[in-house]
Amino acid sequence: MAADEQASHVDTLIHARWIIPVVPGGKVYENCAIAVRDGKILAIHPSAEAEKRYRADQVVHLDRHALIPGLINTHTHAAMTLLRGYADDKPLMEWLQEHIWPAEQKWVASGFVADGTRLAVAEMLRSGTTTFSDQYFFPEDTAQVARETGIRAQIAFPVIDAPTPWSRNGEDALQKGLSLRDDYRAHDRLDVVFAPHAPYTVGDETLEKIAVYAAEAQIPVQMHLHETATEVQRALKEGGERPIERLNRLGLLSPQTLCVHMTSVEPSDIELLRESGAHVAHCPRSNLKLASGFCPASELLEAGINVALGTDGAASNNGLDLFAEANTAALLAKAVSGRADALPARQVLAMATINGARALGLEDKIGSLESGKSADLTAVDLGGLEQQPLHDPISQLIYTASAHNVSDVWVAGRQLLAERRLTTLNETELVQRAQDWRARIAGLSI
Ligand SMILES: CSC[C@H]1O[C@@H](n2cnc3c(O)ncnc32)[C@H](O)[C@@H]1O
Ligand SMILES: [Zn+2]
Repeated sequence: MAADEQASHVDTLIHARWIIPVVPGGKVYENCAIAVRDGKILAIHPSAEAEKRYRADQVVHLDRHALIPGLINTHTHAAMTLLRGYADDKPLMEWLQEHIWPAEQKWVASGFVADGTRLAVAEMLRSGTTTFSDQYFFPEDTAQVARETGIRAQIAFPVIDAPTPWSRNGEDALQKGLSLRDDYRAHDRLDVVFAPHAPYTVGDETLEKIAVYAAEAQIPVQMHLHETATEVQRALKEGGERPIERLNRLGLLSPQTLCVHMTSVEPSDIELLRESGAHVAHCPRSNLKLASGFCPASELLEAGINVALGTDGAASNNGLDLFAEANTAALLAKAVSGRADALPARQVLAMATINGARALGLEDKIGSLESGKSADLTAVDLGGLEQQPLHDPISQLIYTASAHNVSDVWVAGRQLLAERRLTTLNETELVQRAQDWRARIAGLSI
């Protein structure tokens, strides 16, 4: 830039040792800066040049950090943080039917969801997650917490053809959910989508209705699908078709559909996913803990299917840390396929970022560091002893880093984590509330 040219104004200029934009070609910028204006990414330039080009209200120096797109958790039940460790070491159906559903029947109400979601948002921000897609009762409370705290959220309202703590039946859930969708129609950080819970809790009529709404208004749909071999076998025995075949027959498999879990996958299932353009949320830690099975993530990606990452709820994980999820996904793929090159680090980083954005229908807005996209950013400190020596920052992010290395987080240009301190949440209060809930649930007086 010539000396007489005027520097232009930006809100924030962030200098980082590495900037990893997660774009095709896999470029990594070294000693560059990212300029943020009006919540959006303006440009990335070498640091020295950026200093001349921009006059910034705030300048941040991340000398030993990697700056990456904010991580995207494509499937969780945020409020279930309050049931973390409540029922461990059980298989899915025993865990749900004998422990989780009775506890939800007793405790889940508006206050539980607001408190549990606040705790979850704090944990997600402190582990570098800037967007989560949430499926839980009282989604209006989840939305309110996301509004207050500044995180980005996709609120996937739950539809079950039975009474739940939030809805009388499937139709009631649909009406409440659609009305919530209207409330957030113009919101920049929130969108409201369908979450029929699972093939074994939602009937054909309701699924067909959702398929029609979703197709008409291009609304994303997410659903637990093929979570266990038992689910698939039971569906075959009772209805003569695999759950994914049923979704296809009902018109529910499309590029707006996110199939959560997808263990017990056969070649015909892969063909249906590929043909329909549906996405998969891989939740390896929950699948491992509940002994649910393995999603063949590497095989699906090779077939051209978009696979993203989800933690599932903290009651089956038992955390919401996408760095742990990414590490587990990489290692599990190698173990299951017998191939050390299955899910290399770069591919897993894409699963946690751009693939997640694609799976949620938000690729135009988030998932990579490109001009015009929202400034949803995560800074990871790679300067510590456990990270040395550093040959490759992406290898370090997937195989060595953990939530504790996340230092700073921005969503839409607003800093929500600064040097590991939450800017919109009070940690002491969150811990106290969580302890109060544990006492209440354990039957102790508080
Ligand atoms: C309809 S709100 C969400 C509903 O789903 C339950 N849930 C949590 N984890 C899982 C899972 O892995 N598979 C199926 N259902 C799950 C949660 O407890 C709520 O009841
Ligand atoms: Zn789930």
